[in-house]
Amino acid sequence: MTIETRLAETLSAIPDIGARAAPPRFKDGRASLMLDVGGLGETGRNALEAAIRGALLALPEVAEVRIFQTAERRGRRIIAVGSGKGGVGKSTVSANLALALARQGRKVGLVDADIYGPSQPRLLATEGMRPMAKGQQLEPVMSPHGFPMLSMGQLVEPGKAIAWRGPMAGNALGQLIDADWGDTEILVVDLPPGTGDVQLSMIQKHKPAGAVIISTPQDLALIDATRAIDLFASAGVPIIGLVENMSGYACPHCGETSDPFGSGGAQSAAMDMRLPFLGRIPLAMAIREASDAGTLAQVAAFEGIAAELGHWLENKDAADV
Ligand SMILES: Nc1ncnc2c1ncn2[C@@H]1O[C@H](COP(=O)(O)OP(=O)(O)OP(=O)(O)O)[C@@H](O)[C@H]1O
Repeated sequence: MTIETRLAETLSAIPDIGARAAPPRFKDGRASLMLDVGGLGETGRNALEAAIRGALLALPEVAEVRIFQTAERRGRRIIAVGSGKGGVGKSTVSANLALALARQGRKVGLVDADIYGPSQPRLLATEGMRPMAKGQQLEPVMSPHGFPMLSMGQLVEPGKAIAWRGPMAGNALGQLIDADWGDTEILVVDLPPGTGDVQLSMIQKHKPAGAVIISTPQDLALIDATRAIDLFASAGVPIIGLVENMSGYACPHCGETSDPFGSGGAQSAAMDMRLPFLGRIPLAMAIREASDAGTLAQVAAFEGIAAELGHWLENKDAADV
């Protein structure tokens, strides 16, 4: 058993610790960990910290314990999914990414902020499910995929389009993001396509921890993706990386792979811009059919991108310690 495992086991035996402590790190006799003290008073914080310190110092390898209390910093993290233009598969990727993160064991929720065409209720098979209000707060709807979601589409009468203006859209999004998400750690936010004022004010107001940009391999889509990257950069939001969607088409009949939109364009654009490339997703009939049916197609590519995103989050956690 590694020392890290023993540290984690020792921690888990402490009463009231719940999920408050991140897995400790260990180096040169020093154990360090982040402790979420949100909701605890000073006495509770001190008691918990003393209990952790005592338990870890009882291990012979541990000479020093560093505890970082993180009530403010380790809040829920927003991962924004954006694209320079519509129709590149931003909603499809958001939904599948949320599912893959949930399968990694992360507590994830999804917000559909796409005011122009909210498609998550269909993708996540929650059409017709209206969120309830608990006091001033909305209660997210539980999707059959095992994670909660809320959509702009659920704030209006079904079938009724609404011409959202900037401030209205901003308020509506605020209601979705500030809903009662419980212990959700990661909120994947499917942003409206494009790079206008609505998107900018959403980003500025809700400060995502990072952004994932979706593009198809075409030059024009890539130029639009660059605009989306600039938009996030102007708001100080780090780009987690670029995803190339609809990359290569495997014919279900003859098996031959072709590239209707070209291929590899987003990867080389990412390299040019010194941005991480998170992966490519093939143009696949199964993905479109599963999206229409609300079943989500778990193609391996989504798992790979979620794993990259998981690493990014872990590195960010480590950097915050
Ligand atoms: N990799 C893929 N393979 C096959 N079909 C796909 C793929 N990605 C997306 N699609 C299909 O393309 C269409 C557009 O996708 P989606 O709605 O996710 O795009 P979007 O960027 O969110 O668009 P909008 O901005 O208009 O909401 C959908 O019918 C979806 O099922």
